[in-house]
Amino acid sequence: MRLVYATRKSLLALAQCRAVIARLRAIHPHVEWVEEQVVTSGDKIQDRPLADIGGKGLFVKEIEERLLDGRAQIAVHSIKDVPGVIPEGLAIVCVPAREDPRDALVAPRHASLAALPPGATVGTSSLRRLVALKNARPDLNVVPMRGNVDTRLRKVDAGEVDAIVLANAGLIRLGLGARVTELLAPEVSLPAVGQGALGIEAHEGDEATRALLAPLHDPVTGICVATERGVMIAVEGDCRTPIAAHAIRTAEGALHLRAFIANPDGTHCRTTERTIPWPSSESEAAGVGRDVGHHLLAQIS
Ligand SMILES: NCc1[nH]cc(CCC(=O)O)c1CC(=O)O
Repeated sequence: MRLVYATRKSLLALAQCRAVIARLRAIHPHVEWVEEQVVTSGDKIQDRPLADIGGKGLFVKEIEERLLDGRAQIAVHSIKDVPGVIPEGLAIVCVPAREDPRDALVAPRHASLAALPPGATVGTSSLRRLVALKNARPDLNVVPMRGNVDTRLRKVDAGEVDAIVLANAGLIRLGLGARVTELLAPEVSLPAVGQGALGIEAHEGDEATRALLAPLHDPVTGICVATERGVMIAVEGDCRTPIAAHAIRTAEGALHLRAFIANPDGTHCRTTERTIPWPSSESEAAGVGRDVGHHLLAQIS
């Protein structure tokens, strides 16, 4: 059996999909795993904010085309980059155990967020991170910065900005965990929907592929990610609306969800928390998330 996996070419995309494929290869040594690298429009257009060019879906569009026309059978995504609505016929069929979901401050010449000098510049194009930074430190000068993780690290090292904020999960997967200056608590910067988790996309009805992937699925992460994505779907996943959601399974076995939205310029924001019995399915979890998302939307508009 031959199975083609489509991936973006960024260092992070390659590192994370190859780590997944290495696990699959160990479980299924008889399968021939073939890598197909794809340049997405999100990768091609680097000079404009994502919200202006069509949103994060641009990182998955060309990959999904390969799944749909059969040139590839699976794709490993950062679930954070996958829009709420997935093309007809495709599905996220496997969600492996989550890496640390927190945001990380990388400030090579400073000790912490609190220790940045007044008016320090922080590079991020994420509205969610901008609102979190401004809440913690209204004096900071937040400047737009896109680009892959490695590009952004080069810019902060070169002194273009004093600090950047990245997902800790991406740094860990790149072997760059030592670059973190400070991990930001969810109370300071609530993680993006799905941050730190991967999602493997395939044809919904491709039972053979689903069976191959099943050993990697982590049901707890699956429920948490479904809940968070429910919040995003309720808020329409408009990338001009800063949104964050983070779900965990508590020590008592309950689902705890914290969610946040702001208006597009970040001047009004709302956070809410809910603890409920552990959902019995991902669709039930998604319903909980949508409910919280609608509730937040009603408060902000
Ligand atoms: N938007 C790009 C992106 N998509 C996923 C990750 C990190 C890995 C993850 O969240 O799983 C990143 C980089 C970042 O936010 O620093």
